[in-house]
Amino acid sequence: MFSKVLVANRGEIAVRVMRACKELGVRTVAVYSDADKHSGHVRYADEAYNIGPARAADSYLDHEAVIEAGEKAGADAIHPGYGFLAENADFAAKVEESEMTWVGPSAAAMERLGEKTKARALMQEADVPVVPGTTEPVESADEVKRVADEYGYPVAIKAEGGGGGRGLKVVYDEAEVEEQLETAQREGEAYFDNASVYVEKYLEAPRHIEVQILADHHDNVRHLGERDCSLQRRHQKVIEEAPSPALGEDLREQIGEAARRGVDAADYTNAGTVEFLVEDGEFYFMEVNTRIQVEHTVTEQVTGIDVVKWQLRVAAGEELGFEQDDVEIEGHSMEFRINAENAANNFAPAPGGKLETYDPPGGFGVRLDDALRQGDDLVTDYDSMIAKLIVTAGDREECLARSERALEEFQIDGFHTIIPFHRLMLTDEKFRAGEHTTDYLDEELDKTR
Ligand SMILES: Nc1ncc2cc(-c3cccc4ccccc34)c(N3CC[C@@H](N)C3)nc2n1
Ligand SMILES: [Ca+2]
Repeated sequence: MFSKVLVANRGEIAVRVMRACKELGVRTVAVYSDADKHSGHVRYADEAYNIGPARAADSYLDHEAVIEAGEKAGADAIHPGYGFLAENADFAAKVEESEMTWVGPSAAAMERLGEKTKARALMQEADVPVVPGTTEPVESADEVKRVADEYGYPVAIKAEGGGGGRGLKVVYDEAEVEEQLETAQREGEAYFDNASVYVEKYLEAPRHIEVQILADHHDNVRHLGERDCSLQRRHQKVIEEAPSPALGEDLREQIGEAARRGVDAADYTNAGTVEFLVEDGEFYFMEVNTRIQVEHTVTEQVTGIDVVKWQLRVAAGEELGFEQDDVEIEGHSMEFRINAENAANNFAPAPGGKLETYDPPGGFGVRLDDALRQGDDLVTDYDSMIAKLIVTAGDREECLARSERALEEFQIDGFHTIIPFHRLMLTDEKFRAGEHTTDYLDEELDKTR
C-alpha cells in the first residue's frame, strides 16, 4: 500500500479520498489554488501545496503544477477525484510515466472506453445492447438521415468528446438535419477540440441507470449494482438513488451482468461506471465514465463496500477481496446534492457569501460528505456543489421519510442553497412513486417559468 497519496482535487471529493487514505494508514497531500487557501480539504490534509491562481486552467488543470507538487511531496500516487483531470488520458499517461502511480484506469483504457463510438463498438462485441445508431463518427447529413430512416425521428447527434449532455443535439425531422449536424460538429470542435459526431435513435422518456464497476489487475471485474440518476435538471444530476425503483430483479441482474461483461472485454482496471438508458423494459448502453462519480456514495451505502478504498488498493496492486456473489444490495439510499444556488431564481449560483450558519443533520442513516465548517467563505470559482446529503434506510418509503426529516434539520444561512427545492421534490407524487423520467424535471420547471 502507498505511504503517501496526493489528491488532485478540492472540496468534498478531496476530503472523501483523504478519509479513505487515513483509514488505510496513508498520509495525504492536498493541492490548492489561491482561492482555496482556507478551504476544508487543505485543513484536512497532512500537507498542502499551492499550485497556482484561482483560474482552474492555471491550477487544478495544470498537469505540470500537479505533478511537481507530487514530486516535491514525495507522493507515491495521485488520485484525481472527479472533474478536473480525472478523465484526462494525457495527464494519466504523464503520471504513469512519473515515479507516481495513477489511481484510476490506464490512459489506454480511458481512450478505449472514454471514446464513445469505440466504447459502443466494444460493447456490441461483448453482446451488450447499445442505443441503436452508428458506432463510427458520421460526416454527412445523408448518414444521419439513414439512421433516422431506419429507426425513426427523433435522433440524437452527439459529439464524440461530449458528455453530461453537452454536445447533444436532438433532431425531430429531416429538415433540421443539415443545420443540427453543422452545429454539433462546430460545438464539438469548439468545446471538446473534437469535431467527430455520431448518431443514435433518441429515446424520449428514458430512465438514466448506471452501474458501478470495480476491476483489479488480476482479471477480477465486479459490478456493485445500479444507481438511478433520472432526476436531472439541464443534464445536472440533482437526486440520485440506489437501487433503482424502475428495475425489477430480472432487468437488474441483466444490466449488472451486461456492464460487468462489457468492462471485462475492455481490459479495464479500477473504478468505472457504465451508463444505460432504460425504456419500456429494455436497456441500452450509452457511455462509460472512467472515474469515480459524485454519486458513488449511494452504492457504498447499499452494498457496504468502500469504493474509494478499493480504488487505492487496486492501484497498489491488490486483488478485489470479494466475489460477485458476495455483492448484496441492502436497503435504499438517496443522495441530495447541496448546491449553492437559488432554485427560486432559476438555480442562479450564489454570488458568494459566508457560511453564517452550518448546522447539518445527523441521526440514523444520515451521511454528510462535505469540506465545510461554519464561518467558511463560499468559494465560487469552481462548481456550485458544496456538500452531499446521503440518506439510507431499510426501503424506499422509509428513505423518503428519513430524507424529509434530515433536510428539515439542515440549517444553512449566509447564501441560498437548493435545500428548499429538495424538500419540495420530496412532496412530488411522481418522484415519490419513482415514476419520473429524465425529461420530467425540465418539463415541470419549464411550466413554472
Ligand atoms: N439516444 C439518446 N436518447 C436519449 C438520451 C437521453 C439522455 C439524457 C439522460 C439523462 C438526462 C437527460 C436530460 C435531458 C436530455 C437528455 C438526457 C442522454 N444523455 C447524454 C448525456 C447524458 N448525460 C444524458 N442521451 C440520450 N441519448
Ligand atoms: Ca457521462
